Amino acid sequence: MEIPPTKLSSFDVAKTDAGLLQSKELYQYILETNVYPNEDEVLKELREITATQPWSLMLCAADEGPIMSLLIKLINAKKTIEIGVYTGYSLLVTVLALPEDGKPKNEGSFDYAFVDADKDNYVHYHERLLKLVRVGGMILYDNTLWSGTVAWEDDSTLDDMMKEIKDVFVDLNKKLASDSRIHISQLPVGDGLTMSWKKTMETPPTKLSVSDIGKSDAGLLQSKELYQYILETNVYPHEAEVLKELREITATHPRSYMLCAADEGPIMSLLLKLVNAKKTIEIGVYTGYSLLVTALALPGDGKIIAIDPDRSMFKIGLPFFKKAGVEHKVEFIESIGLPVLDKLLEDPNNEGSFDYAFVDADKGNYVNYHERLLKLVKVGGMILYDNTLWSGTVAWEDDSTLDEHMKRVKDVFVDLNKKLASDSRIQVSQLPVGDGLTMCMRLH
Ligand SMILES: C[S@@+](CC[C@H](N)C(=O)[O-])C[C@H]1O[C@@H](n2cnc3c(N)ncnc32)[C@H](O)[C@@H]1O
Repeated sequence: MEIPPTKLSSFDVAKTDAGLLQSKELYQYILETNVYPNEDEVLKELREITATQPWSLMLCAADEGPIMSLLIKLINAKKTIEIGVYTGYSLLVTVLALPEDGKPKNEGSFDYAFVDADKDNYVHYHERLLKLVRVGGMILYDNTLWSGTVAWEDDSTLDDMMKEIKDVFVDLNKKLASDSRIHISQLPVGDGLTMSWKKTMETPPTKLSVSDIGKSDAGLLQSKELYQYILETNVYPHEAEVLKELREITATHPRSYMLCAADEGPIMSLLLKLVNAKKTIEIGVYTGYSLLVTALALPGDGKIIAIDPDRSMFKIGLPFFKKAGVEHKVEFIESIGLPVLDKLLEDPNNEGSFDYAFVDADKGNYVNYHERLLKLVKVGGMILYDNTLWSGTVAWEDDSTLDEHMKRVKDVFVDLNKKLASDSRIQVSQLPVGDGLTMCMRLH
């Protein structure tokens, strides 16, 4: 008979069927809709062979593959480092994403590093990698949410090794969050993936205030404590003061559920900078939180065409754009989205001229926006769709508890997610941040 463990060890806690998410169905949905269909055959074979090994729990989670591959391509990485190879799944992801002439050289010139090794040395790797990686390069750390235990107050059920490593990550996450040499985005993919991007100049981080805490639920994650942990460690300390003010004012509005989730801000801002975006489109503005994230990330001569049929809501946000000195970057068009995109497409100069688009509007039209945006965005440019995991309901078999609207929109996203995953014109990475954010890079 199997004797249940008295203490939780890595074998018990790591790699649950649900990853860091609210249910194993949601995690499987992401894997089956987005990860496995686009996984290279050799990666699949390596994953399956590794799964038969006794230490297979060390295997990098498959849902980390698409975001790593996308990043490597976005920064045109050629020279990379990996610490912690095991059977080589993440290394093979990297090799497959690198161009033919990508190979290692010396200090200051690496584009990308991935660390998935001895956890207590991450902090030492960080110092050295910051020297080896170029400004604008990326350093990724794996397992940084340590099965979600980093957010546990009571860790008496963990064995000593789990506890020790939990403390290592709690400490590391704090250090990374307050390291002014990097921008970070902490993603709840796999066992927690922290992406840090080396900055040009040192800027002091803004202060964390406890009263900043907005959403009190768990987002798409396994617990509200884990979601709060990510917000408090990684999101709020770097949120610009004007964004914080706009978020707080919007939270008092009766329809504040429409506000873009704060944990989407860092990844959007990071992407905008990685693709050197200047010309962008946003569909669905509301009071302007995601628009302000974009305006702050763009250079001084950056432009955003912002479309929403309801200007009255944007009036709430406008003073914050003025305060931040970024109002000139926004061209607000009071309209529904499709006719504006069609009008833009009448001018051939607009084709392939946009670097980035964010869609957070009428869900039933995402599929129509997609066709138009694929013409407007350049090859290598990004299109982001919000709410694509629709509170996790996309993975529900039984949706009888949903009202008609929720059901209808769930079906819209189930359909859209399938279409995006099999669309050969884009490379997709679906992230369980906010209510689900799908990032698509135009390939040709
Ligand atoms: C979820 S909110 C956007 C939230 C916003 N991105 C933020 O950061 O808070 C959705 C917005 O889409 C707008 N909308 C609804 N139908 C639309 C359409 N057909 N075209 C463009 N915008 C639309 C609504 O007026 C609303 O302001």
